[in-house]
Amino acid sequence: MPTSEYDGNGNGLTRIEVGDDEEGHPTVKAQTIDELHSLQKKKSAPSTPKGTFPASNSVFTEERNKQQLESISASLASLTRESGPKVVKGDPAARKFEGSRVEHVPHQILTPTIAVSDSALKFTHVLYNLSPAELYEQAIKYEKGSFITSTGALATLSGAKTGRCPRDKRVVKDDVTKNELWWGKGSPNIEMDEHSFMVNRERAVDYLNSLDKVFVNDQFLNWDPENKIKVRIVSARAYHSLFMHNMCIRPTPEELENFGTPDFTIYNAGQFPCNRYTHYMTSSTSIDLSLARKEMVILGTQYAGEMKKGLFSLMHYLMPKRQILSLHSGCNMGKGGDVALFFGLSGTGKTTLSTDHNRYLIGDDEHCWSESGVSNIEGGCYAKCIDLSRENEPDIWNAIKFGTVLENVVFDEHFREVDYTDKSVTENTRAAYPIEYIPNVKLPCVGPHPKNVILLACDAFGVLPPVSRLNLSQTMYHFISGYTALVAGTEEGIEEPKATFSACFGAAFIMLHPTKYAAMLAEKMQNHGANGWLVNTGWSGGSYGCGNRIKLSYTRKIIDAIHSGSLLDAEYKKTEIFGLEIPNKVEGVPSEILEPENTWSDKQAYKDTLLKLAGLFNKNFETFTIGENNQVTEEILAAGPIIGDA
Ligand SMILES: Nc1ncnc2c1ncn2[C@@H]1O[C@H](COP(=O)(O)OP(=O)(O)OP(=O)(O)O)[C@@H](O)[C@H]1O
Ligand SMILES: O=C([O-])CC(=O)C(=O)O
Ligand SMILES: [Ca+2]
Ligand SMILES: [Mn+2]
Repeated sequence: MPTSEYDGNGNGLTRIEVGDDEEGHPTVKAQTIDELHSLQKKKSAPSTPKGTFPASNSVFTEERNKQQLESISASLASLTRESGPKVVKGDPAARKFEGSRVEHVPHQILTPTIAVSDSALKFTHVLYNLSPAELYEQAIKYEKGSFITSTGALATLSGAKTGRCPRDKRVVKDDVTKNELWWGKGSPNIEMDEHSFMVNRERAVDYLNSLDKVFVNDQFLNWDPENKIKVRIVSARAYHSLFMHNMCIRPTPEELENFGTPDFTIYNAGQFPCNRYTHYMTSSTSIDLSLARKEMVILGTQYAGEMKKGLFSLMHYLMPKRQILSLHSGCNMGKGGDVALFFGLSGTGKTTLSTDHNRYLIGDDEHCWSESGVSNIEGGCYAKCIDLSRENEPDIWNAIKFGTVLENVVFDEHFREVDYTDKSVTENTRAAYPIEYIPNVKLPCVGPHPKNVILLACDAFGVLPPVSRLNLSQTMYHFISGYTALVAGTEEGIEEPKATFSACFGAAFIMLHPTKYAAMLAEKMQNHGANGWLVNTGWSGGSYGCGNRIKLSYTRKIIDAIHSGSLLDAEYKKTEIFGLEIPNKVEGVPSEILEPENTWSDKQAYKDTLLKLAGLFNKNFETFTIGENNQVTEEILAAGPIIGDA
């Protein structure tokens, strides 16, 4: 092609030719813009996993695709109308490339019945296991409040709800579950009947089918290959799909091809409320679990944590049936193979302390302990972001990059730099990232039997020691109690700390009576010689308002001493009332803070606060010792605080 702008005749512009130019510079091989765009994308597997896609026989692929669509159609079927919706794979917006190489409406399922309702005339477009990049585009194009932050994370808003709604979590009570599950006082399982579940299910399915498109994720739970659970998540938002992509275990292309029928399905219609006229409904939110149908329905909340913790509830039912203990705990492993579990309620430090640069991360929140050791249930982590700093939590800081979902954070509108101190949307800001984003992850996320069981409590009363050694009965007592005390509201002046007791450090997720899990934990700890510890990650030097939260660097030193075994060599002294054994020294921690009384200037206030907390512990424990729920041994009872007559 001539270098001159003009053609050989000296007038007019040269025409762009297709193919190589005369100097061998390649030019575009397209006749139209659409065609050009169609060249941009190479064909790939309709899934996200890493690794190479096996060359498969196209007839088989066609057949598998058909089966996959039939399965999705069955998932989305109304149970009262025609057999299932017409589903097609792919973004409806991609239709505009008609005639080009871009695949549009590649496969579809047509319901064979005669359409008797308008909903049967419509296609449901399914965006199946999209990649993070595709989900980013969907979120940014279609979901208000979705932005790319300066480090590449996807900032999203979860809507009106920025935390879970435990009072709206219902479980179908039927002939089986009425005997199997924990019901009544203290139980998280609020009952509903099967019919009401079906009403909500139909509402969710109709809502989802009324949309232009839905997202479907097929993924796994549990890294233990023998106890892997296949889950399908049907949702309306790219935010939800990317969140679950990060949080559940991502299938390989081969695993996805052979996925088959899921063991459990979530219908997340969170933008749509439940119907207040439906029996049992007490608000416009309902998160409903049917163990018989192996389904969960979400109406009236877009907070993605409901899906994560809904599946965790399911595991708290399924695993104990197989003699496997499910745990609300973080888990990591030292270079020498020593495993530690970190139990604790929300905000006590499971994610922060299990993410330890000197140890391998197995998981930050949900685990199983079976005969063969521990396994993570999830494929990702869910970290609190409030006041996050690079200095204190470098590995979590660095994990907030492309692919990570950042919920409800505030950022600079131009540079998109996140201000982690900003609580304008909520204090519960969160980052959800795939576990491989932590550099020293243990893959696969399994490990041997734990050596240390660390119970975390954020004691805003400031009376529990920063660390104490527990015997087995004390470990059980504190496990069943599940204590923490966070500060209720941090904005308006100083507020009283509020004690929270949540059995097994996760009453919101357990399905059976707490003593069932406690008995399993005791047996496992005894069989494998695990040591119990209570670590206060909360206040020191006074209650909230007076004292300060224990420095994270001190807590890390305490945890280091537990891991290394050096803390076992310290001298111990028993405290009054709680009878906790506290060490005289921990390397790197000022010895005077190890005994809380030392750090309080007002000794009487310390004593009063200690007695007050002991009273709250005792009162809470009555739930487990009185009436038909009395399944606690004398030994465990005696391991609680003893308030003398003085
Ligand atoms: N001494 C301390 N030990 C642990 N965490 C601390 C300490 N001081 C402050 N923190 C902060 O407390 C928070 C602990 O939150 P983390 O995400 O670890 O909670 P979690 O137990 O994983 O809860 P959830 O189950 O809700 O995810 C973090 O924001 C951390 O920075
Ligand atoms: O579920 C959530 O929203 C966060 C979490 O991990 C918990 O509360 O334990
Ligand atoms: Ca966490
Ligand atoms: Mn949690």
